[in-house]
Order: sequence, then C-alpha cells, then structure tokens
Amino acid sequence: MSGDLRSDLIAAAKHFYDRGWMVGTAGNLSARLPDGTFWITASGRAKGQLTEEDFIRMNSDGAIVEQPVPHSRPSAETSIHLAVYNCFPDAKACYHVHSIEANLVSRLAAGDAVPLPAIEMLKGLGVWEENPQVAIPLFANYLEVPKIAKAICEFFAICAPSVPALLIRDHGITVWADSPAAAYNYVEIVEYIFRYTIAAHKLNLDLRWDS
Ligand SMILES: CSC[C@@H](O)[C@@H](O)C(=O)COP(=O)(O)O
Ligand SMILES: [Zn+2]
Repeated sequence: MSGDLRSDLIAAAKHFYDRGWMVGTAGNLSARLPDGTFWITASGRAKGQLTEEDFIRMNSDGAIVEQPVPHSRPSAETSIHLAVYNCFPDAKACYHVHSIEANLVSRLAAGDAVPLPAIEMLKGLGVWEENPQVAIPLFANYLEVPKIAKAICEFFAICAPSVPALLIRDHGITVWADSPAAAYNYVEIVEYIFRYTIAAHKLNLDLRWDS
C-alpha cells in the first residue's frame, strides 16, 4: 500500500526528465501518506530511471522510517519538502525541478518575487480573478539547503501564497498540491508560464500588470 505513491512519483519524474527538467539527477519529488510520512527520492538518482528502491520514507521530524536500500541517503533538499509540508498541512505532494527557463526567469526578476503574466493558465494554479496580480516568491539559493528551508518557513509564516509554488534563484521551482496528480499539473503550468515569460522578454513585450 505504502509503495503505491512511488509509482506516481516514478511516472512524474520520467515525464519531467523527458522535458529536460530533471537532467543529471536534478530535482526531487515527494508524496505524503495518510499517516503523515512521505516517500522522497533518494539523493543523486537518475530521475528518468527511478525504481521503487530509489525512495526513502521519512516522518515529519525528518527521520527515516523505511529505506529499501541500506545506506541510501534522502534527497539533499529534504529540508525544503519538510518546510512545505509543515507550512501547508493539506499538501500531499511536493515536486522540485530544474528548468533552464526557471533559472532565466529568476535572473530577470528584480526583487524577491516573480510577477506572473495575467494569462488564462493562472486558473490552473487556482487564480480565478479578472486581471490577476500574483507573484511567485523568489528565495536565495544558499549552499546550505536548511538555510533555504528556514527562509521558506519564515516567509510563509507571515505571507499566504498566491499560487502553490516558489522559486529558488538560479536553481528551480518547488510546487505543492493536495495530490501527486495536481502537483504534476502545477509543475507543467508554472513551467509554461516561465516559457511564456522568456518568449515575451525576447519579443520586448511589456508584461507589467498595468500595461
Ligand atoms: C544536478 S545536482 C542538483 C542538486 O544539487 C539538487 O539541487 C537537486 O535538485 C537534486 O538533489 P538530490 O539530492 O538528488 O535530491
Ligand atoms: Zn534542486
């Protein structure tokens, strides 16, 4: 039973790998079971070729509760998944990928948030407003990953997210959702919006909300 979620994660990782968003072992995926434990990718695995042995089950304190392969290590970015699950109790899946577009968008952003263009696709992230003005928070990419996780916790403790996603500068996005299927869609939608942003930048289109 507890292995079922791993097949969702394996299929999602293969798709994201094929899109070029999880190359060279980049990215990590997790999904939470009803008991609050979660399966997360083991560190350093080729994400296009995952098997059920490439996961570790952890509890909400960050302790390992199931480890199919002895001596495997949980993702180096487990602290970020823990931060997300801690901040958002309804989250059942947390996906992190590295796309070229996300890295470019983080370079184009002036401050500590990436304003999103007011396009139809925002509805897929739960934004149902006329001319929405929403942004994805942008965090510094500290070498020490728990420092990134701490910044994420501190930010969401005082600021409710407009969309279920965050961006780490020069690194990649993390999304969360109430199911693996929804997290999969959120990754696709955020990456679509970032491709749109890069294309608009190349065309010198003004994406400011008031333009
Ligand atoms: C290509 S190295 C990328 C890593 O440093 C990290 O950012 C990452 O996303 C994957 O780390 P992992 O420990 O395999 O979960
Ligand atoms: Zn990463």
